[in-house]
Amino acid sequence: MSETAQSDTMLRVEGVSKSFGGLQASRDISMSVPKGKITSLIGPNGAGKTTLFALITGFHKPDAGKVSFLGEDITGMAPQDIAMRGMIRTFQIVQPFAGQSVRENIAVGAHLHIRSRDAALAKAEEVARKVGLGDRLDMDAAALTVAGRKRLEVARALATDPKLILFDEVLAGLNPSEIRDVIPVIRAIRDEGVTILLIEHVMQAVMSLSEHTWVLNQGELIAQGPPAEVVGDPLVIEAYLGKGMAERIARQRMTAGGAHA
Ligand SMILES: Nc1ncnc2c1ncn2[C@@H]1O[C@H](COP(=O)(O)OP(=O)(O)OP(=O)(O)O)[C@@H](O)[C@H]1O
Repeated sequence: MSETAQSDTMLRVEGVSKSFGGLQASRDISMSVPKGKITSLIGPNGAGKTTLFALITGFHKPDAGKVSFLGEDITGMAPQDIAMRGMIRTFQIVQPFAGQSVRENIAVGAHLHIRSRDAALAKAEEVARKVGLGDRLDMDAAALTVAGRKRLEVARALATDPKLILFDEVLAGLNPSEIRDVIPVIRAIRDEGVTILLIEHVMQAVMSLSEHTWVLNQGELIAQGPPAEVVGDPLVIEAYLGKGMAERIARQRMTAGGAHA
């Protein structure tokens, strides 16, 4: 690997495996995330996406393999230590601290680096504006809608001043117009220089946001490449729709093409 290629890589996963009892949730996974880009991780339910996030961010310890962040081996480090280095993840289920305002909830993230309460609250306000929560700062966070809670989760992560954010399904549970509103927020975070790795089931978002996608199925990486190419990969189609589907779809296309000829 050349030095340039090495320094363009923010995150590198090499041969990572993890089992829970008899179930192998991650099997010899190797992947990388380039600096300054949005990369996506897709795969059917139970493929092992969230487990991989947990292995990368220190919430699980790999049975084998190595995770490097900005060239440093972080395998087995605690989540807090990884967050201090600039890598933060979000969670699928957002649990705001009830009885606390949106501002105070976001300030929790800011406290990773900022000790002063006033400075952390000021940082929270700045971040809230970026994610579209600027008008809800004084609201009880527990009263936020699903879409508001998702923005809160993004804001809390952003308030830690990360270099890399791992978004775990930030668009899940949102309606199409809410999704359309959040996509530019994610893009703006990348434009400010934060690298992003996202798990997403909303393919419209995967296609429009990410340049490169990795596909997991049953704990294994089965494909990678530009999203538009990956969705046509027979292995990916079969992972989502079942065995034999790729061939059936191809046959239907040929028949439809023939009918139009
Ligand atoms: N702590 C755990 N203990 C036991 N099994 C687990 C644990 N965490 C995950 N698993 C199992 O590992 C497999 C992968 O789960 P994971 O949540 O990583 O998949 P996923 O791709 O994120 O799924 P989804 O898209 O539904 O969120 C599943 O079979 C799950 O039941």
